[in-house]
Amino acid sequence: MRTPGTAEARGVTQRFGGLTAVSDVSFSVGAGEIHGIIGPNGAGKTTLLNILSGLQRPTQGSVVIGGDDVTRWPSHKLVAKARLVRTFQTVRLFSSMSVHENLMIAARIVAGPAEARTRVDEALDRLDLTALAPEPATALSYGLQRRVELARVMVADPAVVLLDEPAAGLNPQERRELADTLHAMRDSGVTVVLVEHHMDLVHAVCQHCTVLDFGKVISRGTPDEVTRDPVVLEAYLGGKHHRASEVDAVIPEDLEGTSKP
Ligand SMILES: Nc1ncnc2c1ncn2[C@@H]1O[C@H](COP(=O)(O)OP(=O)(O)OP(=O)(O)O)[C@@H](O)[C@H]1O
Repeated sequence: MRTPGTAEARGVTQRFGGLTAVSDVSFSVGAGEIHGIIGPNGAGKTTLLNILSGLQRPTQGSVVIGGDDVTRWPSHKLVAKARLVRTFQTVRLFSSMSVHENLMIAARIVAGPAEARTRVDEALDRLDLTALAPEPATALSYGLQRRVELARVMVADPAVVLLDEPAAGLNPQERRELADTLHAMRDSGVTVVLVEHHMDLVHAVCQHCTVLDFGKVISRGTPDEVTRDPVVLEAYLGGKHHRASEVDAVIPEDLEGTSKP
């Protein structure tokens, strides 16, 4: 049955030689929900997004978007037919183009010239970028470039958006603005799968989370539930294998100092 905007991983496994980066991961995101994928460095989050967005074929398991099994669909078909769009950990804007041109390139993939212009103008307006439309995109501050990326996502009129660490490099004020933008996306019916280390953002926007460690699902629930789960705390705080530097980025303030070694 077709169910627009839903996103599901069913028993997804990804092996790279002897390494199992993602191990039998299943989760399901309802239409118009923001679902967090969290976990320590190397847990398999980006690999999972690569599989969901058609960049990587899983060794086992399937991906179902809007009720369609899209496991073998190439990325361009996912964009055109499932209306699934993603961003990457690093900002990927065309450096020789203006903000407006960057958005037009994305809009023209899915719309004719007139409709593309309308969509670009709407996205610029929604993200408060209209005044910056003629500016060279990569001359903007990092936070604004991230916002241009989100505008570029919106011009595709997506049903499902996959975001890989959109708050990386943003200051607290910019993260609050990002939370507002994600709320607006959700309110317009867009489904979001959010890979993120910044737990303030996860707490602000996600209804549910799936927590990965060493490729496996170790916890699921609301942001409050998973950050209180002893198994999750052990994965972040007790692990000898994870970098100490990531602990500050991920542990919410109310847990800081409780059991940090
Ligand atoms: N193409 C690849 N070939 C071999 N190993 C890979 C490949 N891609 C990822 N890995 C390994 O798979 C594991 C999961 O990596 P992945 O990037 O998905 O983790 P992550 O949770 O996104 O980490 P981070 O939070 O640091 O971005 C890591 O051990 C990584 O080294």
